[in-house]
Amino acid sequence: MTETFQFKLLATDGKARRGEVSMPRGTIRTPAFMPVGTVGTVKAMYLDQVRELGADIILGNTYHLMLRPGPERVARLGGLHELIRWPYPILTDSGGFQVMSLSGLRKLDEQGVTFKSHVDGALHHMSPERSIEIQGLLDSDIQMQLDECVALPASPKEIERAMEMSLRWAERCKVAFGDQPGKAMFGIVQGGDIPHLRVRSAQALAELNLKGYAIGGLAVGEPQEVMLDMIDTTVPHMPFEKPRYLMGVGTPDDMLKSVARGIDMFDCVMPTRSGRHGLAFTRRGRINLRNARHAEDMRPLDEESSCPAARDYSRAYLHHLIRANESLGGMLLTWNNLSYYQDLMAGIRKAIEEGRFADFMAETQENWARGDL
Ligand SMILES: Nc1cc(N)c2c(=O)[nH][nH]c(=O)c2c1
Repeated sequence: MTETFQFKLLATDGKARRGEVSMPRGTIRTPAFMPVGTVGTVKAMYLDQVRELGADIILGNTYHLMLRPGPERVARLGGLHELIRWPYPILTDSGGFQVMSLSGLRKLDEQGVTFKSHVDGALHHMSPERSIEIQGLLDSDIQMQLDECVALPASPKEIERAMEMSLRWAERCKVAFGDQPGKAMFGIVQGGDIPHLRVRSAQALAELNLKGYAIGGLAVGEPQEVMLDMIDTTVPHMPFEKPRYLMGVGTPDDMLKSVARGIDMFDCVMPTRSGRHGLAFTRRGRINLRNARHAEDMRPLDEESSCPAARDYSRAYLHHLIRANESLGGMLLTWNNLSYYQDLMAGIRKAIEEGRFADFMAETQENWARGDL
Protein backbone atom coordinates (compact mmCIF):
# COMPACT_ATOMS: atom_id res chain seq x y z
CA MET A 1 0.00 0.00 0.00
CA THR A 2 1.18 3.55 -0.63
CA GLU A 3 0.18 7.04 0.49
CA THR A 4 -0.34 7.93 -3.17
CA PHE A 5 -2.20 6.43 -6.13
CA GLN A 6 0.17 4.38 -8.27
CA PHE A 7 -0.38 2.07 -11.26
CA LYS A 8 2.38 -0.24 -12.38
CA LEU A 9 2.44 -2.73 -15.21
CA LEU A 10 3.90 -6.09 -14.14
CA ALA A 11 3.57 -8.03 -17.39
CA THR A 12 2.04 -7.87 -20.84
CA ASP A 13 1.01 -10.67 -23.22
CA GLY A 14 0.00 -9.21 -26.56
CA LYS A 15 -2.31 -6.34 -25.66
CA ALA A 16 -3.34 -8.01 -22.39
CA ARG A 17 -1.86 -6.32 -19.29
CA ARG A 18 -1.16 -7.52 -15.78
CA GLY A 19 -0.83 -4.63 -13.36
CA GLU A 20 -1.38 -3.30 -9.88
CA VAL A 21 -3.09 -0.16 -8.63
CA SER A 22 -1.66 0.77 -5.24
CA MET A 23 -3.66 3.08 -2.97
CA PRO A 24 -3.65 3.84 0.80
CA ARG A 25 -6.60 1.49 1.37
CA GLY A 26 -5.11 -1.39 -0.57
CA THR A 27 -3.79 -2.83 -3.80
CA ILE A 28 -5.97 -3.70 -6.80
CA ARG A 29 -4.65 -6.59 -8.91
CA THR A 30 -5.49 -6.03 -12.55
CA PRO A 31 -7.22 -7.17 -14.65
CA ALA A 32 -9.80 -6.70 -11.90
CA PHE A 33 -13.54 -7.27 -11.58
CA MET A 34 -15.33 -4.85 -9.25
CA PRO A 35 -18.53 -6.23 -7.68
CA VAL A 36 -21.28 -3.62 -7.70
CA GLY A 37 -22.22 -2.46 -4.21
CA THR A 38 -25.12 -0.34 -5.39
CA VAL A 39 -26.55 1.23 -2.20
CA GLY A 40 -23.67 0.33 0.09
CA THR A 41 -24.15 -3.40 -0.20
CA VAL A 42 -23.26 -6.07 -2.76
CA LYS A 43 -26.79 -7.44 -2.89
CA ALA A 44 -27.31 -10.83 -1.19
CA MET A 45 -23.70 -11.00 0.03
CA TYR A 46 -21.79 -10.31 3.22
CA LEU A 47 -18.83 -8.06 2.34
CA ASP A 48 -16.39 -10.42 4.08
CA GLN A 49 -17.58 -13.11 1.61
CA VAL A 50 -16.98 -10.65 -1.26
CA ARG A 51 -13.45 -10.10 0.04
CA GLU A 52 -12.79 -13.83 0.56
CA LEU A 53 -13.72 -14.46 -3.09
CA GLY A 54 -10.85 -12.18 -4.13
CA ALA A 55 -12.37 -8.72 -4.63
CA ASP A 56 -9.78 -5.97 -4.09
CA ILE A 57 -12.29 -3.16 -4.74
CA ILE A 58 -16.04 -2.69 -4.95
CA LEU A 59 -18.17 -0.11 -6.73
CA GLY A 60 -20.69 2.24 -5.12
CA ASN A 61 -23.46 4.02 -7.05
CA THR A 62 -23.45 7.75 -6.35
CA TYR A 63 -27.03 8.19 -7.62
CA HIS A 64 -28.47 5.73 -5.11
CA LEU A 65 -26.25 6.83 -2.20
CA MET A 66 -27.00 10.53 -2.73
CA LEU A 67 -30.72 9.80 -2.41
CA ARG A 68 -30.32 7.60 0.66
CA PRO A 69 -28.67 7.73 3.16
CA GLY A 70 -27.40 10.98 1.55
CA PRO A 71 -23.78 12.12 1.22
CA GLU A 72 -23.72 14.55 4.16
CA ARG A 73 -25.16 11.87 6.45
CA VAL A 74 -22.60 9.29 5.23
CA ALA A 75 -19.85 11.86 5.95
CA ARG A 76 -21.24 12.45 9.47
CA LEU A 77 -21.17 8.68 10.01
CA GLY A 78 -17.48 8.46 9.09
CA GLY A 79 -17.64 7.84 5.35
CA LEU A 80 -18.83 4.93 3.24
CA HIS A 81 -16.00 2.53 4.21
CA GLU A 82 -16.80 2.96 7.92
CA LEU A 83 -20.57 2.73 7.38
CA ILE A 84 -20.53 -0.48 5.31
CA ARG A 85 -17.47 -2.02 7.03
CA TRP A 86 -15.37 -2.30 3.84
CA PRO A 87 -11.86 -0.94 4.61
CA TYR A 88 -10.51 -1.53 1.09
CA PRO A 89 -10.77 0.67 -2.05
CA ILE A 90 -14.15 1.81 -3.33
CA LEU A 91 -14.81 3.27 -6.79
CA THR A 92 -17.90 5.43 -7.16
CA ASP A 93 -19.55 6.26 -10.45
CA SER A 94 -20.60 9.87 -10.99
CA GLY A 95 -24.33 9.29 -10.71
CA GLY A 96 -25.00 10.69 -14.16
CA PHE A 97 -25.54 7.36 -15.88
CA GLN A 98 -28.21 6.29 -13.39
CA VAL A 99 -29.81 9.71 -13.30
CA MET A 100 -30.42 9.25 -17.00
CA SER A 101 -31.57 5.64 -16.71
CA LEU A 102 -33.42 5.51 -13.37
CA SER A 103 -34.67 8.93 -12.38
CA GLY A 104 -37.30 11.24 -13.74
CA LEU A 105 -34.80 13.33 -15.72
CA ARG A 106 -36.12 16.85 -15.93
CA LYS A 107 -33.29 18.85 -17.49
CA LEU A 108 -29.80 18.28 -18.84
CA ASP A 109 -27.70 21.26 -19.83
CA GLU A 110 -24.22 22.69 -19.50
CA GLN A 111 -24.74 23.18 -15.77
CA GLY A 112 -25.58 19.55 -15.13
CA VAL A 113 -28.65 17.41 -14.62
CA THR A 114 -31.89 18.17 -12.81
CA PHE A 115 -33.97 15.15 -11.89
CA LYS A 116 -36.71 13.77 -9.69
CA SER A 117 -35.72 11.04 -7.25
CA HIS A 118 -37.24 7.63 -8.02
CA VAL A 119 -37.42 7.15 -4.24
CA ASP A 120 -39.56 10.11 -3.13
CA GLY A 121 -39.97 12.33 -6.16
CA ALA A 122 -37.83 15.09 -4.66
CA LEU A 123 -36.10 17.39 -7.14
CA HIS A 124 -32.29 17.25 -7.29
CA HIS A 125 -29.67 19.09 -9.31
CA MET A 126 -26.23 17.58 -9.92
CA SER A 127 -23.45 19.59 -11.53
CA PRO A 128 -19.99 18.19 -12.28
CA GLU A 129 -18.80 19.96 -9.13
CA ARG A 130 -21.62 18.50 -7.00
CA SER A 131 -20.92 14.98 -8.28
CA ILE A 132 -17.28 15.25 -7.19
CA GLU A 133 -18.36 16.86 -3.89
CA ILE A 134 -20.74 13.93 -3.22
CA GLN A 135 -18.09 11.35 -4.06
CA GLY A 136 -15.71 13.18 -1.72
CA LEU A 137 -18.29 13.15 1.10
CA LEU A 138 -18.58 9.39 0.57
CA ASP A 139 -14.76 9.26 0.93
CA SER A 140 -14.54 7.41 -2.37
CA ASP A 141 -11.05 6.29 -3.41
CA ILE A 142 -11.61 6.42 -7.19
CA GLN A 143 -14.11 9.04 -8.33
CA MET A 144 -15.61 9.20 -11.80
CA GLN A 145 -16.21 12.41 -13.74
CA LEU A 146 -19.78 13.38 -14.50
CA ASP A 147 -20.50 12.53 -18.12
CA GLU A 148 -23.40 12.08 -20.49
CA CYS A 149 -23.79 8.59 -21.86
CA VAL A 150 -25.97 8.53 -24.97
CA ALA A 151 -28.01 5.36 -25.54
CA LEU A 152 -27.32 3.77 -28.91
CA PRO A 153 -28.50 4.04 -31.62
CA ALA A 154 -28.20 7.83 -31.70
CA SER A 155 -27.49 10.48 -34.34
CA PRO A 156 -23.85 11.51 -34.91
CA LYS A 157 -24.85 15.07 -33.98
CA GLU A 158 -26.29 13.93 -30.65
CA ILE A 159 -23.30 11.71 -29.90
CA GLU A 160 -20.88 14.56 -30.67
CA ARG A 161 -22.83 17.05 -28.53
CA ALA A 162 -22.80 14.69 -25.54
CA MET A 163 -19.13 13.80 -26.01
CA GLU A 164 -18.01 17.44 -26.19
CA MET A 165 -20.05 18.38 -23.13
CA SER A 166 -18.58 15.40 -21.26
CA LEU A 167 -15.11 16.75 -22.10
CA ARG A 168 -16.01 20.15 -20.66
CA TRP A 169 -17.46 18.41 -17.58
CA ALA A 170 -14.23 16.44 -17.22
CA GLU A 171 -12.26 19.67 -16.95
CA ARG A 172 -14.70 21.01 -14.33
CA CYS A 173 -14.49 17.74 -12.37
CA LYS A 174 -10.69 17.89 -12.45
CA VAL A 175 -10.77 21.40 -10.95
CA ALA A 176 -13.34 20.36 -8.33
CA PHE A 177 -11.34 17.23 -7.40
CA GLY A 178 -8.16 19.23 -6.91
CA ASP A 179 -5.13 17.38 -5.58
CA GLN A 180 -5.92 14.36 -3.39
CA PRO A 181 -2.69 12.23 -3.32
CA GLY A 182 -4.19 8.94 -2.12
CA LYS A 183 -7.24 9.18 -4.36
CA ALA A 184 -7.92 9.36 -8.07
CA MET A 185 -10.38 10.89 -10.49
CA PHE A 186 -10.91 9.02 -13.75
CA GLY A 187 -12.07 10.56 -17.01
CA ILE A 188 -14.63 8.77 -19.19
CA VAL A 189 -14.19 8.43 -22.94
CA GLN A 190 -17.42 8.91 -24.84
CA GLY A 191 -18.22 9.10 -28.57
CA GLY A 192 -20.78 6.37 -29.08
CA ASP A 193 -20.09 4.13 -32.09
CA ILE A 194 -18.31 6.83 -34.10
CA PRO A 195 -14.58 6.19 -34.34
CA HIS A 196 -13.35 9.74 -34.88
CA LEU A 197 -15.41 10.98 -31.90
CA ARG A 198 -13.96 8.23 -29.72
CA VAL A 199 -10.44 9.27 -30.76
CA ARG A 200 -11.21 12.96 -30.16
CA SER A 201 -12.56 12.16 -26.68
CA ALA A 202 -9.64 9.92 -25.70
CA GLN A 203 -7.00 12.38 -26.92
CA ALA A 204 -8.61 15.38 -25.22
CA LEU A 205 -8.96 13.50 -21.92
CA ALA A 206 -5.32 12.36 -22.11
CA GLU A 207 -4.34 16.06 -22.20
CA LEU A 208 -5.90 16.44 -18.72
CA ASN A 209 -3.29 14.04 -17.28
CA LEU A 210 -5.79 12.24 -15.04
CA LYS A 211 -4.82 9.19 -12.95
CA GLY A 212 -6.98 6.76 -14.93
CA TYR A 213 -9.44 6.54 -17.77
CA ALA A 214 -12.72 4.72 -18.39
CA ILE A 215 -14.40 3.81 -21.61
CA GLY A 216 -18.07 4.74 -21.24
CA GLY A 217 -21.00 4.69 -23.57
CA LEU A 218 -20.71 0.97 -24.20
CA ALA A 219 -22.62 -1.98 -22.78
CA VAL A 220 -25.72 0.06 -23.50
CA GLY A 221 -27.41 -2.46 -25.78
CA GLU A 222 -25.03 -2.50 -28.74
CA PRO A 223 -23.88 -5.81 -30.27
CA GLN A 224 -20.66 -7.21 -28.81
CA GLU A 225 -18.78 -6.65 -32.06
CA VAL A 226 -19.61 -2.93 -31.95
CA MET A 227 -18.36 -2.76 -28.36
CA LEU A 228 -15.15 -4.57 -29.30
CA ASP A 229 -14.61 -2.36 -32.36
CA MET A 230 -14.94 0.77 -30.21
CA ILE A 231 -12.45 -0.66 -27.70
CA ASP A 232 -10.01 -1.34 -30.56
CA THR A 233 -10.54 2.24 -31.77
CA THR A 234 -10.19 3.89 -28.36
CA VAL A 235 -7.43 2.01 -26.49
CA PRO A 236 -4.53 3.14 -28.74
CA HIS A 237 -5.34 6.76 -27.79
CA MET A 238 -5.50 6.12 -24.03
CA PRO A 239 -2.30 6.63 -22.00
CA PHE A 240 -0.46 3.30 -21.87
CA GLU A 241 0.77 3.90 -18.32
CA LYS A 242 -2.66 4.63 -16.84
CA PRO A 243 -5.40 2.13 -15.80
CA ARG A 244 -8.16 1.51 -18.34
CA TYR A 245 -11.66 0.79 -16.98
CA LEU A 246 -14.48 -0.49 -19.19
CA MET A 247 -17.73 0.59 -17.51
CA GLY A 248 -20.65 -1.77 -17.12
CA VAL A 249 -18.93 -4.79 -18.65
CA GLY A 250 -19.78 -7.56 -18.68
CA THR A 251 -20.23 -11.25 -19.34
CA PRO A 252 -17.21 -13.54 -18.89
CA ASP A 253 -16.80 -13.60 -22.68
CA ASP A 254 -16.97 -9.79 -22.87
CA MET A 255 -14.24 -9.51 -20.23
CA LEU A 256 -11.92 -12.08 -21.85
CA LYS A 257 -12.15 -10.33 -25.22
CA SER A 258 -11.71 -6.89 -23.61
CA VAL A 259 -8.64 -7.98 -21.62
CA ALA A 260 -7.23 -9.19 -24.95
CA ARG A 261 -7.68 -5.59 -26.17
CA GLY A 262 -5.91 -3.95 -23.22
CA ILE A 263 -8.61 -3.33 -20.62
CA ASP A 264 -7.60 -3.48 -16.91
CA MET A 265 -10.80 -2.97 -14.85
CA PHE A 266 -14.43 -4.04 -15.11
CA ASP A 267 -17.69 -3.62 -13.23
CA CYS A 268 -21.04 -5.19 -13.97
CA VAL A 269 -24.26 -6.16 -12.19
CA MET A 270 -24.41 -9.32 -14.34
CA PRO A 271 -23.14 -11.84 -11.73
CA THR A 272 -25.20 -10.42 -8.88
CA ARG A 273 -28.43 -9.46 -10.70
CA SER A 274 -28.58 -12.66 -12.77
CA GLY A 275 -27.79 -14.76 -9.69
CA ARG A 276 -30.86 -13.35 -7.96
CA HIS A 277 -32.89 -14.39 -11.01
CA GLY A 278 -31.62 -17.98 -11.10
CA LEU A 279 -28.71 -17.83 -13.54
CA ALA A 280 -25.44 -19.56 -12.60
CA PHE A 281 -22.11 -18.85 -14.28
CA THR A 282 -19.79 -21.87 -14.30
CA ARG A 283 -16.60 -22.91 -16.06
CA ARG A 284 -18.81 -24.90 -18.43
CA GLY A 285 -21.12 -22.01 -19.29
CA ARG A 286 -24.39 -20.69 -17.95
CA ILE A 287 -27.04 -22.76 -16.16
CA ASN A 288 -30.57 -21.42 -15.69
CA LEU A 289 -31.75 -23.01 -12.46
CA ARG A 290 -35.34 -21.98 -13.16
CA ASN A 291 -35.43 -24.67 -15.86
CA ALA A 292 -37.48 -27.74 -14.89
CA ARG A 293 -34.69 -30.06 -16.07
CA HIS A 294 -32.90 -29.33 -12.77
CA ALA A 295 -35.83 -30.33 -10.52
CA GLU A 296 -34.35 -33.72 -9.57
CA ASP A 297 -30.68 -33.24 -10.42
CA MET A 298 -28.75 -33.87 -7.22
CA ARG A 299 -25.41 -32.86 -8.75
CA PRO A 300 -23.76 -29.63 -7.53
CA LEU A 301 -23.07 -26.81 -9.97
CA ASP A 302 -19.36 -27.69 -9.93
CA GLU A 303 -17.88 -30.22 -7.50
CA GLU A 304 -14.38 -28.87 -8.26
CA SER A 305 -15.22 -25.32 -7.23
CA SER A 306 -13.72 -23.79 -4.09
CA CYS A 307 -17.05 -22.05 -3.45
CA PRO A 308 -19.47 -23.93 -1.12
CA ALA A 309 -22.43 -22.58 -3.09
CA ALA A 310 -21.14 -24.35 -6.22
CA ARG A 311 -19.80 -27.47 -4.52
CA ASP A 312 -22.11 -28.32 -1.60
CA TYR A 313 -25.66 -27.67 -2.84
CA SER A 314 -27.63 -29.64 -5.42
CA ARG A 315 -29.14 -28.17 -8.55
CA ALA A 316 -32.45 -29.63 -7.39
CA TYR A 317 -32.30 -27.55 -4.21
CA LEU A 318 -31.21 -24.42 -6.08
CA HIS A 319 -34.04 -24.97 -8.57
CA HIS A 320 -36.51 -25.32 -5.69
CA LEU A 321 -35.26 -22.19 -3.93
CA ILE A 322 -35.40 -20.08 -7.11
CA ARG A 323 -38.84 -21.34 -8.09
CA ALA A 324 -40.06 -20.69 -4.52
CA ASN A 325 -38.52 -17.22 -4.66
CA GLU A 326 -36.60 -17.97 -1.47
CA SER A 327 -33.86 -15.46 -0.56
CA LEU A 328 -31.36 -18.28 -0.09
CA GLY A 329 -31.60 -19.11 -3.80
CA GLY A 330 -30.37 -15.67 -4.83
CA MET A 331 -27.78 -15.66 -2.06
CA LEU A 332 -26.25 -18.99 -3.14
CA LEU A 333 -26.24 -18.15 -6.86
CA THR A 334 -24.78 -14.68 -6.23
CA TRP A 335 -22.07 -16.33 -4.14
CA ASN A 336 -21.40 -18.85 -6.94
CA ASN A 337 -21.36 -16.19 -9.65
CA LEU A 338 -19.02 -13.77 -7.89
CA SER A 339 -16.77 -16.74 -7.07
CA TYR A 340 -16.69 -17.70 -10.74
CA TYR A 341 -16.00 -14.12 -11.87
CA GLN A 342 -13.14 -13.70 -9.40
CA ASP A 343 -11.70 -17.13 -10.27
CA LEU A 344 -11.82 -16.14 -13.95
CA MET A 345 -9.97 -12.87 -13.22
CA ALA A 346 -7.37 -14.73 -11.14
CA GLY A 347 -6.88 -17.18 -14.02
CA ILE A 348 -6.52 -14.30 -16.47
CA ARG A 349 -3.92 -12.57 -14.28
CA LYS A 350 -1.88 -15.77 -13.92
CA ALA A 351 -2.08 -16.54 -17.64
CA ILE A 352 -0.78 -13.05 -18.54
CA GLU A 353 2.06 -13.42 -16.01
CA GLU A 354 2.99 -16.75 -17.63
CA GLY A 355 2.65 -15.53 -21.21
CA ARG A 356 -0.14 -17.96 -22.08
CA PHE A 357 -3.20 -15.66 -22.15
CA ALA A 358 -4.22 -16.63 -25.72
CA ASP A 359 -4.25 -20.34 -24.79
CA PHE A 360 -6.12 -19.59 -21.55
CA MET A 361 -8.74 -17.62 -23.47
CA ALA A 362 -9.23 -20.36 -26.08
CA GLU A 363 -9.43 -23.11 -23.43
CA THR A 364 -11.93 -21.12 -21.34
CA GLN A 365 -14.17 -20.48 -24.34
CA GLU A 366 -13.96 -24.14 -25.39
CA ASN A 367 -15.12 -25.21 -21.92
CA TRP A 368 -18.06 -22.83 -22.11
CA ALA A 369 -18.95 -24.20 -25.54
CA ARG A 370 -18.86 -27.80 -24.26
CA GLY A 371 -21.82 -26.86 -22.12
CA ASP A 372 -23.06 -28.05 -18.80
CA LEU A 373 -21.01 -30.34 -16.57
N1 LIG B 1 -22.33 0.92 -19.44
C1 LIG B 1 -22.06 2.02 -18.65
C2 LIG B 1 -22.18 1.92 -17.29
C3 LIG B 1 -21.93 3.01 -16.49
N2 LIG B 1 -22.07 2.88 -15.12
C4 LIG B 1 -21.55 4.24 -17.04
C5 LIG B 1 -21.29 5.42 -16.26
O1 LIG B 1 -21.40 5.44 -15.01
N3 LIG B 1 -20.94 6.56 -16.86
N4 LIG B 1 -20.83 6.66 -18.21
C6 LIG B 1 -21.05 5.59 -18.99
O2 LIG B 1 -20.94 5.72 -20.21
C7 LIG B 1 -21.44 4.34 -18.43
C8 LIG B 1 -21.69 3.22 -19.23
